[in-house]
Amino acid sequence: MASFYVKGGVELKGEIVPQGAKNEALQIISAVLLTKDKVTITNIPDIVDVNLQIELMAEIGVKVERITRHTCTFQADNIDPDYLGSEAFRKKSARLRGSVMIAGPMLARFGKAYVPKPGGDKIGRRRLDTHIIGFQKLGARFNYEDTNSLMQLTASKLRGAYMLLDEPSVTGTANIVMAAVMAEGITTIYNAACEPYLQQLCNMLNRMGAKISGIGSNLLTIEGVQKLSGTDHAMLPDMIEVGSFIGLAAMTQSELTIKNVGLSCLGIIPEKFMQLGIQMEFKGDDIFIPAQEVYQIQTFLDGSILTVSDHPWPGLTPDLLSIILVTATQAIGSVLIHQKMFESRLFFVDKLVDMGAQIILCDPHRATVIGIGRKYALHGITMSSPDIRAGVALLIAALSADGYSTIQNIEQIDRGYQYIDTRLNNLGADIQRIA
Ligand SMILES: CC(=O)N[C@H]1[C@@H](OP(=O)(O)OP(=O)(O)OC[C@H]2O[C@@H](n3ccc(=O)[nH]c3=O)[C@H](O)[C@@H]2O)O[C@H](CO)[C@@H](O)[C@@H]1O
Ligand SMILES: C=C(OP(=O)(O)O)C(=O)O
Repeated sequence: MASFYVKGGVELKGEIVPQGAKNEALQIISAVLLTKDKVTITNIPDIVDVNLQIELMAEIGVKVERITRHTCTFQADNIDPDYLGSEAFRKKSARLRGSVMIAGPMLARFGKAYVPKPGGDKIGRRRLDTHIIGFQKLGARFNYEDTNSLMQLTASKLRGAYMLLDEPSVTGTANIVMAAVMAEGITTIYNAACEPYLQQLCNMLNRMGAKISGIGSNLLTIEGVQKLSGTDHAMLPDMIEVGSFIGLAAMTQSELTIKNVGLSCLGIIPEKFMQLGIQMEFKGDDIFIPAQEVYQIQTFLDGSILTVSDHPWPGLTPDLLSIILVTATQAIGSVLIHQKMFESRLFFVDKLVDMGAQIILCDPHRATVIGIGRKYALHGITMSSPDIRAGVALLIAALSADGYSTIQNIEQIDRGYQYIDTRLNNLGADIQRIA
């Protein structure tokens, strides 16, 4: 297990460019399985989860050419569908969530798919019902092999259907869309997830020859086509990284410019940080955050305590709540953080409490942060990173704290943040990676 040894209380300064989006990359790389033609993908983040997804592609038989760490070509012209039933596929799939999105394209193209239990953050129950019910609505048969926890799907032909999703699952919608693009007839998906990464996926599929309309809404209509061809695709900037850097700037009282943020695709994210009192200026596609000694959490119009909660897009992504929570610890004022989607994502607050933060964990879904400005600084401790976002929240806390901190299990952070120590050290941080 590797660690970060972090010197706190250092002011950062400069410009930082967000990586390509992790959660978009996992969808887009899965979609290369839908065509025999070459697909070129750029702005790929060089992070553990995405690299594992690329390795999975190669193992299934996709010809992968890694032109640079951020540009890759894929050609799925000689695929082994049975590889998905293998022990090797099962093991690697269990290391990331994105592996679940291999099923939709495999079902579309080869009429069979195995869905092993995917990995990803251990942040509560993460059911796959939406995926499986969607595939069944398209005509797939489902079988669960208890002995190796493998879900098996087969279909001699997929047929378009109307479906009202139980919940707007992000990976579920991506999976069903990819299964439906070559189904016979029309598929209508209501209550679809519609975040920018899904829009990117649908636009990419349309460039490959799919006929998807309603992109950006929660009602997608897909007219099945016979085949798809190759395309080029560039990933958006990672909106969770953008949010993380806003929180980092505020917590460390640093002046930072976040370059090329893809402002039009950030939705409500900047506004949520502004509600914490963080100032920012939008300069073209950059966000400039001035060094701010104090920031004051707003109240609602009636004077009541602010609540920040997650919601499917265009609401606030749950992936930023840990960052917003840590950022609030150094603000003036109080905020209730309500993590509605995941039940085990707030448990990392005990580490912040150990560092001196004033937080009441009300229940597994809610925490009240009492920001007392910088009256008492956080102090460095040794802690372990439970998941990607909590890991970065702890890193931000450590960077703003008095003294030194050790963050263990940084493999979690590496799953989602590219060269984070090097990039932050370039801004003046003092983070040592200890293997
Ligand atoms: C690889 C990837 O893209 N991962 C993201 C994806 O995961 P993923 O696609 O796995 O997440 P889902 O959208 O399926 O759902 C997340 C959780 O929220 C619950 N839920 C979902 C929708 C809803 O309206 N109500 C509700 O309670 C689900 O039951 C589940 O427990 O989307 C999540 C929600 O944005 C993000 O945290 C993950 O980073
Ligand atoms: C929860 C996340 O990732 P995953 O779905 O890959 O576990 C995340 O990116 O915050």
